Parts: sequence; structure tokens; C-alpha cells
Amino acid sequence: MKLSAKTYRDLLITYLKPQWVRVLWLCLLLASSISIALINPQIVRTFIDSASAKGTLWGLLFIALIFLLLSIARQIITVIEAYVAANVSLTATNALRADLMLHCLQLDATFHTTHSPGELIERIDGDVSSLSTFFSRLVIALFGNICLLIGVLVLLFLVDWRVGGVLSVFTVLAFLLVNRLRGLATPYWEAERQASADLFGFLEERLSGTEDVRSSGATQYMLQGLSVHSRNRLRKLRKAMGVNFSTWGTITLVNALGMAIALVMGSYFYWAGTMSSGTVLLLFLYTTTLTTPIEQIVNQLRELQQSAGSIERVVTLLNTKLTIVDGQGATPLAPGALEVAFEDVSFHYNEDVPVLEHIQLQLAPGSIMGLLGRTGSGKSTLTRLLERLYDPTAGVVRLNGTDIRMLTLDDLHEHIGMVTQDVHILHTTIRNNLTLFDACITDAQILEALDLLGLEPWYRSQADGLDTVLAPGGSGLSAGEAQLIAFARVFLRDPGLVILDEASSRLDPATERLLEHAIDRLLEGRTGIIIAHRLATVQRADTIMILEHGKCAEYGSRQDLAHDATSRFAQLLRIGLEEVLA
Ligand SMILES: Nc1ncnc2c1ncn2[C@@H]1O[C@H](COP(=O)(O)OP(=O)(O)OP(=O)(O)O)[C@@H](O)[C@H]1O
Repeated sequence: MKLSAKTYRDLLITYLKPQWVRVLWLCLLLASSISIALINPQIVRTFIDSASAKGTLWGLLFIALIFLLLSIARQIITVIEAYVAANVSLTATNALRADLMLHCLQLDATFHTTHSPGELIERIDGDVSSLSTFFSRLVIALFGNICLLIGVLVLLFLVDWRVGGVLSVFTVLAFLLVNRLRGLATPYWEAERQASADLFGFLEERLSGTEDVRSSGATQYMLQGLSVHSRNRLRKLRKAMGVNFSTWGTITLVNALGMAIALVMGSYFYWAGTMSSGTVLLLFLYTTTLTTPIEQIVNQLRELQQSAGSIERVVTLLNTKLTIVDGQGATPLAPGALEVAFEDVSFHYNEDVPVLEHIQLQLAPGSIMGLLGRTGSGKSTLTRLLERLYDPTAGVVRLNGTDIRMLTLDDLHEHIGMVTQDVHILHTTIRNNLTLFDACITDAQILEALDLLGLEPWYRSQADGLDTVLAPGGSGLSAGEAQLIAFARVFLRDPGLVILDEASSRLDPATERLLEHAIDRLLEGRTGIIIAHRLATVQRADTIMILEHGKCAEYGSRQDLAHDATSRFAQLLRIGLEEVLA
């Protein structure tokens, strides 16, 4: 994708407009710095010419003092400018990071299954970090350098029109060359950032599976993978640097040529007696000043080339359309237990591979459905449709009679509580882990929930109470404790529908009793869908649905099915639920 000027402009306007005062300061500081850069060589000329003309000592000292003061002022301005630029850059990149993060969180599940977390981290952090110069200095400094360049050329014309003419032609030619070189390195830098994202994706995936990797003895294999990715990144980096270097080398040569031209012309006019020694020095200083912006402009274009890769990827991510969006027009769901209905619902992740086919179900408010089926039969998928992680490919899912696609996502998520087997414990306090940063939930409510769910003894053993920080990934918790924490999270949100994917692994009897008790409290006064693996859980269900290859193999009242000896459910009970489904 070739980035248009509009893409750059839009990005700058979006993130710099809110801090226009700082940007204005940055421009003013830059203008002062440029003015001093233009004035100083004139002071040097006056000094040299006064000295040659045997001017007074006081006069010379006065000129030197002005030169000194201006030079010090320029240094101070440079420091302040760096400070303001860093502020502008951090504010802009933080805002961009937040926007990307929010967008990623809103993107649907299909996106997340095709993009690894590591790759997204690289996008949200790596790419955005490499854009910091773009926001802080690049465009403003680029504009400043162009002003400096024009200023120097105008002053050179004022010195002597022939000198101004020759050096203007030189500048134009140098620019044409620079222009040709521009954009050359972009694809190489893009490839380097992609290789870097691949490396991070690989690292994240492998590190999150450390236990499996070690226990299966795959460490060597993983290291080989790391070496392949690192080598690939190095190769791409080398190529990108190589292209940059050739650009850089050409520019240095052009600069040397500019100075040679200035020296030859200065010498000629001096010997011809039409130029003073001070003016020759002025000419030389201006040409050096002239080469600096050309050099810096190339540098900045190089950085722009590097940024282009990052900008392209960031913009592509920001432009990734959300397929699951807020519905409109429906009245928000009322508090309390929800009525759930699936009307002839079918779904597939990949075309031609049906995962759910013609599912029909009706759950009265406050009733509980046990969802059974072998692994891969579509149980989790069915519950994902309720949360709108995906939308059905056919049919309608309704809550309290409303098509859930008409509801806002916030409303939907507020009324559905989901506990999966994979409980995500955050590396933060117990309080934050339970409230998920909702400041409206009081400590008294938290303690009540812990007490109700039987987590009180565990909580008492924590050194700092609710302020105790849990280990990353919940490594300090047992599977049962992690499940109970997930229950407490749902409990505190008080949803009208609870979806529970029960742990399939066997727990010790004491933990199992604790969980059973917690499930009872969690489901009180709520509608429940439980992906069940144990007899005890199934026994509290009012209805049972058995899925087979995405189709409803059996659906009805638990009592009826249990008493019908020919039903699959009765067969399951005879063989032992745990044996078949665990
Ligand atoms: N994100 C996905 N993309 C593509 N296919 C998927 C995805 N998630 C699940 N599937 C496939 O859909 C089918 C149903 O999966 P699902 O997870 O719903 O089964 P399940 O009954 O919940 O299994 P389990 O009890 O093992 O969790 C499986 O064949 C699975 O491979």
C-alpha cells in the first residue's frame, strides 16, 4: 500500500490538534533557532571585516559578546525544544496506543484467532514507539529545515547574485537526487518490521506455553524456531540498512561538492578583489549551513521512510472494520433473569464446515440448561454466539424476545456473565481481579461475594487482604481457586444469564464440594447454561441439550429424558457422564 499525503496529514491532525499550544511553542522555538543560525555567520563576517579594517578593541569585543550570547541562547532553545518535542511525542503516541488498544479489544474473535497477541503487542507498542519522532519533530523540523534552506539561499543572493544562483542550482539538483532516493527504503523497512512482529509473535506464543514446551521436551525445537526468526529479522534489517547507507553516502558526497563549489567561488572573488575575507568566510559558513538542512532533510525523509512502514501497519490495523457492531433501536434489557431463545441457528467458522446446524432452543427466565456433547461438538461455539463473539450465519438468537444483534454490545455484556475453563488472572490486586477495575463495587460487596462463594478462608490467608497482588497468570492459585475467582467476578456484576463452561478435569472432593456450592449461589435467580462434565452439575439442570457434530441430538426436560430409557441422556447416565464427556 502506498501511503498518500492525506494519510500522513490525517494522522498528524488527529494526534497533534489536541495539543496545538505545545506545537505552536515548538514552531516558535524552531523559528528562533533558525533565525540565530542565519544571523551568526553575518556577525562572524562583521567581526572579521572589522578586525581586517583595524576596528577598535571595544567594538570587536562587543561583536564577539553578541555572537557568544546568541550561541548560548541557541543552545538553551535547543534544550527547551527537545523537552517540548518529547512532550508532544509522548502525548501523541500514548493517545495512538490507547486508540489501537481499544480498537483491538473491539475487533471480533475471528481477527484475534488470526493475529497472535505478540504481533499485536509489536503493533501497539513497537510500531507506535517508532512513530514518536514522526509526531514530535519530523514534520515541524522538516518544515523548519526548508525555511532555513530558503533563508540561506536568499542571504547568499544578497551577498552576490552569482553565488546565490550557482548554489541555488546546486540545491535544486541535490534535491532532485534526494527526491529520487526517497521511498527507496520503505519496502525494506516494512519487511524489517514485519519480521520483528513475527519474532515477537513467536516469542509470545512459546513463552505462554512454557510448561507444555518443557514437559514435551520441545525446548531445542523452540530455540531453533527463535534462531530462524531472529536470522530472518537480521537479514531484513541488513537489507534496509544497506539501502539507507547508499542514500546516506550519496548525500555526503553531494555536501562535499557544495562546500567545494563555495570554496572555489569564494577564492576566485577574493583574488579578483570583489569580496572581503569576511564575506568569503560568510559564504563558506552559509554553504555549511546549507548542507546541514539538505543532510537533515534526507535524514528526516529517511525517518519518514522508516515511519511509513509503521504508519501503514498502524493505519491498516485502525482501518480493520469491526464486523460485530452495536445494534440500534432495541430497548435495553431489563434487570433480572433472562429468557433465551435460539431460532433455527446455524454457524460456521470456515465456509463448507458447518459447526452448528439448525439449533432450536427456548429457556424460560431462571431455568438452567445442561449442554452436553463430545469434544468438538460445538458447545463452546453455541455460547460464543450468545456473547456475540460471532454472529450466526443463519437464524436468530434472542434474549427476552429481542434479537441480540439489535442490542448494544455494552448492554449485552452487562447482562451475560461467562466463566470459561481458562480463567485469566491479572497480575494485580485481588480487588482489581474481582471488580475488573469497576470502582463502583465496594469492598463490602466483594467480601460478601467471597463469603457466599466459600472463598472466605482463602481470602483470610492472604497477607494484604484485598490489596494482595496475585501472581501473573494466576500461577499462585489452584484450578479450583481460579474458578471461584471467576465465579466471584460474575457474581459481582449480577448478570441475568450465566454461562458456565465447567472444568473437565477432576478436582479433589473438597474443592468439588466448594464449587458445587458456589455454582448454586451463582445460579440463584438467574438463567444458566452449563457446559457440564459432571453428574452433580447436570442434576441441577431443568433441561438438557446434547450436541453431536453441531446438530441437536436431543433436547428436553431433564426429568423426562432421564426417565426415558431409550434416550441418549439416560444412556449417558448409565455409562457414566464423566467417563464419556470428561
Ligand atoms: N476459532 C475457530 N476457528 C475455526 N474453527 C473453530 C474455531 N473454534 C472452534 N472451531 C471448530 O469448531 C468445532 C466446534 O468447536 P467447539 O469449541 O465449539 O467445541 P466444543 O464442543 O466446545 O469442544 P470442547 O468440549 O473440546 O471445548 C470444532 O471442530 C473446532 O475445531
